[in-house]
Amino acid sequence: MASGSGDRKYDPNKFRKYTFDTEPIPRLHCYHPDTDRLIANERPVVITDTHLADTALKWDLEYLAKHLGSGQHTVYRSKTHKFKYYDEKKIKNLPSFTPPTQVLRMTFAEFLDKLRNPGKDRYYLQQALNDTVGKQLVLDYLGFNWDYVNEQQRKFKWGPLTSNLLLVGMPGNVTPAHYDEQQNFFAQLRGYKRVLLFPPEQFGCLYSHPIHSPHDRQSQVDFDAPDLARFPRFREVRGHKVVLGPGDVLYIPMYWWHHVESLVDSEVTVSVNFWYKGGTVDKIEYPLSIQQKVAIMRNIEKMLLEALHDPDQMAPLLCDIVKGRYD
Ligand SMILES: CC[C@@H](CC(=O)C(=O)O)C(=O)O
Ligand SMILES: [Zn+2]
Repeated sequence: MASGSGDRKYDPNKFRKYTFDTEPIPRLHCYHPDTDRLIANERPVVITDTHLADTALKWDLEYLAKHLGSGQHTVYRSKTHKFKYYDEKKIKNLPSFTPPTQVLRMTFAEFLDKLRNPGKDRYYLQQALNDTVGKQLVLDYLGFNWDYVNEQQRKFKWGPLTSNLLLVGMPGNVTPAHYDEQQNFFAQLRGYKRVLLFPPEQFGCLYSHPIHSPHDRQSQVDFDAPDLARFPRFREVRGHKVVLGPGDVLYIPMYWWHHVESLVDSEVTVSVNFWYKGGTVDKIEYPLSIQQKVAIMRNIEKMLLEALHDPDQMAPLLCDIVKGRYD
């Protein structure tokens, strides 16, 4: 199955326009020598002809309704096109927090009803594949190209596969910019998604929420209406862009920011990702990588917060450390 190249059917004008420039992400055959080089250097690449999830290319709504099983699935409901992730366990840290979406649990049949009659709301099924799925789906899952992806995991010394998230989204749904602390092979199965990526070096331009926030790892910047007074360095972002079609696999490196959008006025999109724990380094080498620096920044923020027990004391203390001494 040609991976998302030949018969690509989408109107590029149907993706939302943003204020920053973007450059394309390389699209390379899985056996191209540069593919491994890019992954080894933790740079995004669309990998073609992996056949990674070819057995799932038939996962349209009818098939999923038949074989996803009668289990309950996590479905987010939003009043807007945005589905900004939040960690429910951290809501207690921020009493003023207002969840931007509702987390619902429903069967796939109920989800289909919502898709047919969404009213003013939008819905996004985001469910880790688990043992509640039907037998046929298990067979499809076992039919993934595990030789390929296990070889990648070994070659790049990644940690264990933690989950495969099944994503079934309405046209126009957006997952706003965030980074994950896992390596990710993102397989597009049905419909088209545009992914905008920003390297971890742009951490200072994307203003992630404080670490105690339920929106930890998510950008505070609303890409539809960026507040440049609050987030002036957002002017400096330079994105990488790719439109994924059925059969495409995008490597989203750990700590790379990504904003994911299902093509508007089009079909429901279906994707499945492969999240892997990052690998461990045998020996620390200097200068440290940007990924190591982001991990250190997160640890410093966590430690300081635990010591101070008060988020309001963070800024004055950090400013006293930096201002006039390191800047
Ligand atoms: C989790 C939702 C998102 C994908 C993503 O952020 C990831 O796989 O890390 C998307 O496809 O809307
Ligand atoms: Zn993500």
